[in-house]
Amino acid sequence: MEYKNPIGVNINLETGVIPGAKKLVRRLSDLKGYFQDEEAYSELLKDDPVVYEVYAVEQEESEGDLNFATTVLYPGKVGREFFFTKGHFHAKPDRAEIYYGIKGKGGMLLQTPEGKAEWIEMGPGTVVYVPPYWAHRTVNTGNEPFIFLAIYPADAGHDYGSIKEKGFSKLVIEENGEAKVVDNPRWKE
Ligand SMILES: O=P(O)(O)OC[C@H]1O[C@](O)(CO)[C@@H](O)[C@@H]1O
Ligand SMILES: [Fe+2]
Repeated sequence: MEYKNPIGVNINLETGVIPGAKKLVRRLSDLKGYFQDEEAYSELLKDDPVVYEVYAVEQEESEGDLNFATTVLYPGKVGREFFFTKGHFHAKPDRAEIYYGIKGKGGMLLQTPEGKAEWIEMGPGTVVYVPPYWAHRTVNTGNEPFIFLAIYPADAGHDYGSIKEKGFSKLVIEENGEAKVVDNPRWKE
């Protein structure tokens, strides 16, 4: 039997960087069609800001193994909608996931395949359990980077399709300086 080597790394709790991890950058242009306000999107696209960065330590796809990744989700808005991650179901939809809040302020939108949504506020120290079958998207509702760790099965995979097409049934917007979760007017089951 060949055994894999254990890994121990220190996450930089200020920057979210995991030394030696694979870095992925998602700019606003990677999120075309995701935000409601298309005019505000086009305007902001001139600068094409980085919306989030992921530092991932991933294994080859195999049952029983685990991946982990930090995400640095920058503060910002497109119109009234706060910056968010794309959001996804798992390609193996019954795979669960754990998130842990490190820095900043935000939350997670979760949604069943039928469109039932839940919002969970997150800050440093918050643990979120994402049950099997729930899509998940994180949102930065603060003024500084929102940094968190995700731990997920190595064979979970990402299914971006239906979220990209239909979005979530709820939106997280700013209203009078506060984050508010409202119905998505464009949502259709
Ligand atoms: O994959 P998305 O929806 O862009 O969100 C990024 C974050 O979610 C994960 O895919 C884990 O669910 C990580 O790679 C990363 O932490
Ligand atoms: Fe996930």
